[in-house]
Amino acid sequence: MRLRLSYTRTSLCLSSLCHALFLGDLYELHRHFTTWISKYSFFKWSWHGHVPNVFLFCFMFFVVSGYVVRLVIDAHLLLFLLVQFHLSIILARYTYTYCNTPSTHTLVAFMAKPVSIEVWNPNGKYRVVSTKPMPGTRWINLLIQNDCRLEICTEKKTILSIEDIIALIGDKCDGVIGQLTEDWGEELFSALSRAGGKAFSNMAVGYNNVDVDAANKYGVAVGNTPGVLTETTAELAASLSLAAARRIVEADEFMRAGLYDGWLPHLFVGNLLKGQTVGVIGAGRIGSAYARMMVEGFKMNLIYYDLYQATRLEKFVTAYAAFLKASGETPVTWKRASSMDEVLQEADMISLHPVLDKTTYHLVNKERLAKMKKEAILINCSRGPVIDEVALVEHLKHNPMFRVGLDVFEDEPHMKPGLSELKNAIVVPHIASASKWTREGMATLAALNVLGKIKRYPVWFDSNRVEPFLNENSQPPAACPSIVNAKALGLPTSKL
Ligand SMILES: NC(=O)C1=CN([C@@H]2O[C@H](COP(=O)(O)OP(=O)(O)OC[C@H]3O[C@@H](n4cnc5c(N)ncnc54)[C@H](O)[C@@H]3O)[C@@H](O)[C@H]2O)C=CC1
Ligand SMILES: O=C(O)C(=O)CO
Repeated sequence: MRLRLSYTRTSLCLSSLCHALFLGDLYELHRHFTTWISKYSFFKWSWHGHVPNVFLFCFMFFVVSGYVVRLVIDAHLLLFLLVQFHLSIILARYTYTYCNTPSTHTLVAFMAKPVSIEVWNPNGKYRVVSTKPMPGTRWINLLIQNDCRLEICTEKKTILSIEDIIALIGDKCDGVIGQLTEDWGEELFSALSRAGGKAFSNMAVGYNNVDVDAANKYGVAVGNTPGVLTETTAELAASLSLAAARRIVEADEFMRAGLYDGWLPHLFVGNLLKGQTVGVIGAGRIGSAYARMMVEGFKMNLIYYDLYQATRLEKFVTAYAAFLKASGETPVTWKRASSMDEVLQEADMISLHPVLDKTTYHLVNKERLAKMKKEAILINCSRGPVIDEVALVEHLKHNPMFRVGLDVFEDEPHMKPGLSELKNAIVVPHIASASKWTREGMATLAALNVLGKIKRYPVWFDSNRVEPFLNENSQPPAACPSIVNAKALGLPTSKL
């Protein structure tokens, strides 16, 4: 009798725990755990954000069946439950990995926690989902004036999980506007495609969070938002450059701590930029804009490295040098480096602006840091993984005169251990594109990418010239501003 009671208690406890896991806050712990574990490629194939849902469903099922079996067997129940536990893991894995069927997805969507939304134009013909509220109202108006029912996720959670987004997509969805923090791959594109959607846009120019091959597989167009953030991002890179060169953050902390007791010849001595060399790695839209600011604003010489020649930038610096010479000033110079190492060795200040892909992952590593000048300044407003952050922390510790300005981090939103304690590092939370005009423009471009695809508009002929879409006083062109996989999908280009 006593034995039977203890079995009953055990199974009760397990089933309650299971329910709590499934329904309550412990579910969140599970989510964090699987997000963390899915970073490791070995687990990626099976341990996915959805697995805990399916797993918990199976677990509950087996625990409940355990009660039934207990009535019959009445012994070794604990052992039985343990076996069930293992079986449920296996079942969950195989259900998701090998039975990647609509019914599993329906189950996943059904079991995901509901996400809160705000609905605009409920009777619109096309259903468009935005995974976040975005700045401004123009993007909302453009969508609802074009017969879209717009659903904006208002969930108080900075980063949505894959199951949250699958739940948002639901059974019918024509297009999604997503964020750079979301992992847009096979699961999400297949869910969108099943819901009838063929349009997705990142609210960002960088799209390293998007698996474009997966989007191609499901025929989904992937939009991004180039051009509108070029100057804003370059300005933040320039701000970090100045802040690092002149030790502004350290000096501000010093003042606030009440430590200033009078002018001193050595107090917060930094670097003069004029006449020094600025190095740009990735001289595309933003890199070139930053280079122009530093050359024209501070009369720095330029050395850059890019896979392609930055002809317009070279012409600009040449013309500016001629102007300075004609005014009796020392002309600035420019050089296109034949290797990245040449930039690292020669420049006093280096700013990183490449895309993040396989070729730029850990572009700046321990060996390359060692090649830089001891008092150099390194700025990163591209993507965190372009720098090996662990190596950077070590380098900063051993080279107190070396300084960095970072807007992005390898494990965003986290910083590698030790970074936040270092005085020679300035860190800001991925705000390089955060000006009102830019963020509203990004929202507009992202919405127009999705709308344009839904309306079967052609793709704009030059994604570097998106100004016509941003003019608030006129109707935007009937085109998708920027679709990165237009060629792969064979989408027509606008002749406008
Ligand atoms: N921190 C922030 O808030 C922001 C970050 N970004 C990041 O900046 C990146 C660049 O944006 P844009 O200038 O608009 O793009 P872009 O495409 O105009 O410029 C990227 C440049 O990187 C070069 N590049 C690619 N691989 C390279 C390599 N292995 N070595 C050297 N150069 C290489 C390309 O040739 C190109 O010129 C985005 O992809 C995004 O990740 C963009 C906006 C805001
Ligand atoms: O557009 C991007 O790539 C961003 O990082 C936005 O800040």
